[in-house]
Amino acid sequence: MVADLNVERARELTNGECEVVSDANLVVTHPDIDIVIELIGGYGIAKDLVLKAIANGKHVVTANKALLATHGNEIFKAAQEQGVIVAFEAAVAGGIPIIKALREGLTANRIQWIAGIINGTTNFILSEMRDKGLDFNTVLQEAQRLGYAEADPTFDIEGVDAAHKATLMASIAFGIPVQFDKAHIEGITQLQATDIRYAEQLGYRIKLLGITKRTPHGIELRVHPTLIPSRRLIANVEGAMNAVLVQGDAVGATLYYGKGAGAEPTASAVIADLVDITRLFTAEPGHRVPHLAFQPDAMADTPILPMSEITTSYYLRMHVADKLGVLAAVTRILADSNISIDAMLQKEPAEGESQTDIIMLTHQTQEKFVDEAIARIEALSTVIGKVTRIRLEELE
Ligand SMILES: NC(=O)C1=CN([C@@H]2O[C@H](COP(=O)(O)OP(=O)(O)OC[C@H]3O[C@@H](n4cnc5c(N)ncnc54)[C@H](OP(=O)(O)O)[C@@H]3O)[C@@H](O)[C@H]2O)C=CC1
Ligand SMILES: N[C@@H](CCO)C(=O)O
Repeated sequence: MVADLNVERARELTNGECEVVSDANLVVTHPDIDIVIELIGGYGIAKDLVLKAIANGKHVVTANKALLATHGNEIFKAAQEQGVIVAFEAAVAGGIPIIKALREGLTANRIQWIAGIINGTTNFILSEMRDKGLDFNTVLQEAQRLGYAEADPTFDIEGVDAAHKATLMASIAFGIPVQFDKAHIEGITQLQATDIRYAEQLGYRIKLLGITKRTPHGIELRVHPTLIPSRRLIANVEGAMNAVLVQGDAVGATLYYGKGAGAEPTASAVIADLVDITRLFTAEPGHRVPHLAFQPDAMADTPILPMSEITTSYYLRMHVADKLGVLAAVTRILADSNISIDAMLQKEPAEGESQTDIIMLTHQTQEKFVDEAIARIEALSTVIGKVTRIRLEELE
């Protein structure tokens, strides 16, 4: 049985092979239906339907990362109590079986970190802007036409969709409850073409990465534009393709690459879940792989770290007056904050100009030290406007 608001279109697509209704409640309460597939999206009606399906003893397949990242704890708890499965392979990285890899293939490992290009729309936008010099809005419209973008594309471009996916991966990798509200989220709307060019000159590409990392003090969970060395495989993932790099203590680094958006890659993951549930149907609930890889009573309360406590490297661009002593003043501030410089680029001022850009790459440091240093640099009379800061990951 299929439910769609547009009954005519659904009848055409299903070619008369199954019953089509407009009220999805008929599906989730139907006594002959064992597995409900939710592909509506959002957290309104989709949440009601998923919870109703579970309450009616049905297994659920969903591609809805927004729903699981925000209401996952409630949904997985309800499923656990009912002894049913909620499968969500399509929710992270589209057609790439990353949930299966994290929950099962890498089970022997203590995962150390995950870094992924997990939003096809933004990767498509960044690639087309860099390669074809197209403007942001033109490429976004094309991504919408191709079916990559979410119903609300701000979720894509502001990094929210990637944060939904990173949140789910963090829970599976580190055995923590779903905590989307603690994720740090920055999208690509503030990214400037100048920084993409400078990054290239320094041997880096800028990608929107979803990162989650285990540290001795807690877990980092963040989405933001990130410089990564151009020579890394993941730096060369272009268009709507996704890639997830996972660092495990036993296996080392493994990279998962494939189509992260679009109808058929998503359907590939949905059908895989459907087959999985069918195979597990008769297994005792206690013998199934837990939803978030860890048994509910073995979940950890490891905190998600605030951004001030994360450790990474930085790209800093400052627009300065071309005067004696500017560079010395900036490097002194960085040294005072114990921030060591890894590389630097200073441009000649353009003909007739008295201002120029200084670009610095730092070694790893804590974000709070960089915040302090940036505030002091911006207060210098020779520094014009705000310092642009983009995080940098070597992904070694
Ligand atoms: N697009 C992609 O590449 C991917 C999408 N996803 C996820 O899959 C889900 C669906 O995404 P997508 O297909 O792009 O979204 P769309 O908005 O294109 O499709 C949603 C469908 O649900 C139908 N619908 C809406 N409300 C109801 C309702 N009350 N009862 C029955 N049907 C309803 C809509 O009908 P109508 O058109 O008539 O309004 C539409 O056909 C989302 O959770 C998304 O995040 C996951 C991975 C990849
Ligand atoms: N809007 C999402 C769809 C796949 O989850 C993307 O662009 O990656």
